[in-house]
Amino acid sequence: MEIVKTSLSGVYIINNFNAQDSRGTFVKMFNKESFLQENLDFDIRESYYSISKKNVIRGMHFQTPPHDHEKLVYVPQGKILDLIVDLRPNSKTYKNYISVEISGENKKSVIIPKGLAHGFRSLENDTITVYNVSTEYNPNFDYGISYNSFGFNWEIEQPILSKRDAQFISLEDFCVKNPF
Ligand SMILES: Cc1cn([C@H]2C[C@H](O)[C@@H](COP(=O)(O)OP(=O)(O)O[C@H]3O[C@H](C)C(=O)[C@H](O)[C@H]3O)O2)c(=O)[nH]c1=O
Repeated sequence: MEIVKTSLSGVYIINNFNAQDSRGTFVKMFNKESFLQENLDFDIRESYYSISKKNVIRGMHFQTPPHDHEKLVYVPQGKILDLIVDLRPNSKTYKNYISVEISGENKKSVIIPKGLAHGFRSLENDTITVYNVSTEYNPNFDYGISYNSFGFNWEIEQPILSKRDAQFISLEDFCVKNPF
């Protein structure tokens, strides 16, 4: 497992151990000791997954304090363009974002600390995205910002969005009363 820093503090891309043989493929997605060696003290409180058609955009989601959480995200099947936006006012990269392709083929995952919004565009049908999170779901603290409000070009005219995701406020409007 190789844990690689990104330009957003606390966000890492993980090149996961994987092995192929005559039966198929084995991939390890989490190892506590490897994470601790990078000062990543990540404990899973919930895990869930979504299955997306091609050109779905989910996001940009986060939970606010005191129910904010870290996320470990990966894609056992299919491919996503994953986006992470820094919502931390005290961060040097406040309001910046990064994108990374995560797929069943590249077997990468991404670890996202508290205070960042997460979303993705699915690039293939039947894309499975797995989320492991460090606090439990609390609908009263589950928020989002609009996917097209932080300067990224998703290169798609009409993505498939949930009604909720389509109605999120902009990054700028969110930052007026930023709870992080
Ligand atoms: C997370 C969660 C959701 N729900 C309900 C709420 C909705 O009625 C339904 C689907 O939830 P949502 O539309 O938030 O799912 P996604 O849009 O796929 O959100 C996911 O994808 C984006 C990119 C993320 O980063 C979120 O963390 C992750 O939850 O399940 C629950 O009942 N329990 C839960 O723990």
